[in-house]
Amino acid sequence: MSEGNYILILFYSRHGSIAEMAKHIARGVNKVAGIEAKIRQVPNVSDTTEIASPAIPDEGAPYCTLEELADCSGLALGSPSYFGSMAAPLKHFIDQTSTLWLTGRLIDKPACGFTSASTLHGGQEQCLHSMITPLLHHGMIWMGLPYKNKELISTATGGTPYGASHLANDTQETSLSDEEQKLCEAQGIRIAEMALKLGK
Ligand SMILES: Cc1cc2nc3c(=O)[nH]c(=O)nc-3n(C[C@H](O)[C@H](O)[C@H](O)COP(=O)(O)O)c2cc1C
Repeated sequence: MSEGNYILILFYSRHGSIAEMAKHIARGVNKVAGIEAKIRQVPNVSDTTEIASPAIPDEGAPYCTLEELADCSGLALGSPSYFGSMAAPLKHFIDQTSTLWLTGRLIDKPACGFTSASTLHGGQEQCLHSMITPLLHHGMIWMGLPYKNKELISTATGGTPYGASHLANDTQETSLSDEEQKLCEAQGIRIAEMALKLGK
């Protein structure tokens, strides 16, 4: 592990909930000495092939490059739950990572996921599981959230042992409950500490 270690917090967010979660995870990462958070998003995909996204997003984090993914010490992957799965723009980005798979660049690096959905049982856990599969193919080490985080027991909103989650209720509700904020932060701290232990 070298100077400039970072946890890549990589996400897609259409309405802002996942972007908000990313900030809380980053706060957790940045509480750990010796490593920092790098927040990146993926561009949207189009239902027509003619329209391409601008090289620089109109708002929010910069778009992620493959090099930024290759060089991370750990990965926190965030997506809204779309029909119980990760959103297409994030899957599209992952589907462009074959060169990293061929060279084993992500092997033994820690990874975790975070998600948001508008209904209480709207597929958050399934969505997190949809992230686990490709990251295991990459040889990454999946990290959930242990129940020592008491908010997992008390929450009436988001939070799962598979990763942080947010109950959005409707698309305008991007602000996180206290429990959701704490679990995002705990997840950031945990993956940062694990990345330092693994030294990747
Ligand atoms: C195509 C699509 C599919 C969705 N599917 C679900 C779903 O199955 N269950 C659910 O509770 N919410 C679903 N939602 C709502 C989003 O998961 C929710 O609004 C999420 O908080 C959006 O995150 P964002 O604010 O970061 O874009 C869906 C939204 C869209 C646009």
